[in-house]
Amino acid sequence: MDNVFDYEDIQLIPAKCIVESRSECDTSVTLGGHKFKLPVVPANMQTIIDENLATKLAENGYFYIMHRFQPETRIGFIRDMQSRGFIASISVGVKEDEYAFIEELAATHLVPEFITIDIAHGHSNAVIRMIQHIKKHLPTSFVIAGNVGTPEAVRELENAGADATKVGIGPGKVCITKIKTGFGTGGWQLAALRWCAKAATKPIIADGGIRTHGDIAKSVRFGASMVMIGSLFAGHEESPGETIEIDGKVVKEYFGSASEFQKGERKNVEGKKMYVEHKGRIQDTLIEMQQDLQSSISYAGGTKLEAIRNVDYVIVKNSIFNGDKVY
Ligand SMILES: NC(=O)C1=CN([C@@H]2O[C@H](COP(=O)(O)OP(=O)(O)OC[C@H]3O[C@@H](n4cnc5c(N)ncnc54)[C@H](OP(=O)(O)O)[C@@H]3O)[C@@H](O)[C@H]2O)C=CC1
Ligand SMILES: Nc1nc2c(ncn2[C@@H]2O[C@H](COP(=O)(O)O)[C@@H](O)[C@H]2O)c(=O)[nH]1
Repeated sequence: MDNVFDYEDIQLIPAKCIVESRSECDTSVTLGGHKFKLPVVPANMQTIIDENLATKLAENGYFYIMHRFQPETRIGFIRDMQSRGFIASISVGVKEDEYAFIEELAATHLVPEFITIDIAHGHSNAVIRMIQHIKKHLPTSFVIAGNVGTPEAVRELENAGADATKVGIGPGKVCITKIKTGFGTGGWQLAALRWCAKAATKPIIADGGIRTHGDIAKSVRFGASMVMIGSLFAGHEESPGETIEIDGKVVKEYFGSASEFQKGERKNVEGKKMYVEHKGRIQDTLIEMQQDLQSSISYAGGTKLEAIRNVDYVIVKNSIFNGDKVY
């Protein structure tokens, strides 16, 4: 790896505008044969998404991935979503029970449109075996596999049958993997995305480290088809995390999927909990994200997301915020 950089080190270079209004710019994306309003998906974490929010997102044309931490609810969830004409998009792990779960889905002809294999170290035989198991029993489900951080991993998971890979080991806001293990893409997630995207022949989902809406455009520039976001979606009215008051301020909890709060025990903990300011309705954030991305497309000199992929960029090491706070 030669050029190592992260989101805050990059500025995209504007090209001549070809629209009269930013509203002409189209932020939609197609994944797995389905069209979504934004190339953005809330993280499949217990304090970020639940059944209610998943339904709301699906109803309004956004992609969602339900988390895997209440495994017994998944069959009812798939039935419910599909009976309402929505896509069913669920997560699985790689432990023994998950094999039986996939077989049960196949036996009952319950076929989720999207299945995400969600483990910390996705470049593993455990994930390869699970991809093959899903493809054997549910060949029409679109399989997203991760997380990974190298081109070798992307190639191996794609070769095993994954329809998309998810890139990001340790850049998350509530992640402590980088501190506890010394490994990951934390601090160079954007460069890792570019490295992986060069090897990929199928879509990549960039996962973790998004701190501003501009980072979505940067992810698209460096090869992401979709961006998974936790912290920016935490703290909304609809977010499942607990709401409390600290020093007169209303805040909501956001904890890592590998934190003791998720696991219920202090074993192999690689995540922490934080409180984020209450942010109001998620729909307002999604609209603002869309407007900002429309603006990004206009600066890229196009009318569609693809225009962003071709823009030039500069590396401005640690200086784009001029010492300012992000917001
Ligand atoms: N994107 C990221 O950077 C990270 C995300 N996470 C999130 O935390 C959650 C829990 O992840 P995870 O612990 O994988 O899930 P699980 O607890 O379901 O573990 C999955 C399986 O993989 C094994 N495993 C986990 N980590 C490793 C490793 N480093 N090397 C070898 N085997 C391993 C586990 O065994 P055993 O526990 O006995 O080792 C278990 O058998 C997920 O939602 C994941 O997305 C966690 C860390 C990093
Ligand atoms: N290392 C850990 N990573 C985690 C954990 N729980 C979730 N995650 C990852 O973070 C992103 C969200 O990142 P954000 O910067 O947008 O907040 C999420 O999608 C997971 O990949 C964890 O406990 N440890």
